[in-house]
Amino acid sequence: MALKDKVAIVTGAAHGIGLACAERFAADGASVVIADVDEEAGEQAAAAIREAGNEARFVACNVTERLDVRNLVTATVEAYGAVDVLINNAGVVHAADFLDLAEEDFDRVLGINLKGAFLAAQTVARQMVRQIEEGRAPGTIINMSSINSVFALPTQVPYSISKGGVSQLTKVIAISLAPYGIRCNAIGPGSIMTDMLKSVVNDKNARNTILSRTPLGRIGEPREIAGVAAFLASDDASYVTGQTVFADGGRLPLNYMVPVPE
Ligand SMILES: NC(=O)C1=CN([C@@H]2O[C@H](COP(=O)(O)OP(=O)(O)OC[C@H]3O[C@@H](n4cnc5c(N)ncnc54)[C@H](O)[C@@H]3O)[C@@H](O)[C@H]2O)C=CC1
Ligand SMILES: C[C@H](O)[C@@H]1OC(=O)[C@H](O)[C@@H]1O
Repeated sequence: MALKDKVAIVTGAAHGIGLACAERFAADGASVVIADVDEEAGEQAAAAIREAGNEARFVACNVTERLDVRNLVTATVEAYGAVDVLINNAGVVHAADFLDLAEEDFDRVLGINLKGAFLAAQTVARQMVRQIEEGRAPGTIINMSSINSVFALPTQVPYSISKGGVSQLTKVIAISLAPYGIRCNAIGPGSIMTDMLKSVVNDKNARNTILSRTPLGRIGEPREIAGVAAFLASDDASYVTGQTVFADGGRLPLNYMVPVPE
């Protein structure tokens, strides 16, 4: 199996895209640590993966808390001996017009989506460097960006900013860690059917607006993002670093529209 003997941490993996990544990585042979603030769902997710005959465990972790992140890495190494892959997936969205946006909402979204990704990447990278010095192969970091890293949504101001930052964070990490052979890439999903999407796309008009800009004509599934993550974590991506790989159905800029059948 492609990820046999690998150890992967997936943040925000109690639900949605992160859960799909955890399930896929475990099915591909990795030992997976599910890190999330939702302890009940996280434990359930890890148990379900184990019941399917694969290896997973849950560690409670708020990615905005450096001590939580340090504990996450320590617990992973104690359980499985190393960290080979980090998927920085934890994230939240907030919808408000620019003029109405509250400072605390700006700070909360940037704290989770961008600073949380930084804290986890830095902590894991320090562990990866130690592992390389001990003779283990270099690991890889995968950040969850978004189409909103390039297509700014005026109703999702901190979200759009945070994802633009995640793509830039990916580039600076890739350059910084290239001397160690550690690769860092991002995935830029389009609209993917998860609780997050449902929280902001809650009527037919909103859904049709998305579909009008999506040539493939449908909203994506979490497993379709997990497949991109599996590629980026594999040796097939050995010469790929610093990239944001978009998986968005061919998403078009705001001023392009495709007909949506009634
Ligand atoms: N659903 C979509 O259409 C798209 C999602 N994304 C990104 O994919 C990632 C996952 O999104 P979804 O699965 O849709 O969301 P989701 O809301 O279904 O799952 C997000 C998970 O992150 C966890 N989480 C939230 N704050 C956390 C924190 N401080 N520390 C640790 N875990 C935390 C939540 O408990 C939840 O399990 C996010 O980074 C999101 O921005 C990107 C593009 C499209
Ligand atoms: C919640 C967002 O609107 C969702 O997440 C993204 O990054 C895409 O823009 C989706 O629409």
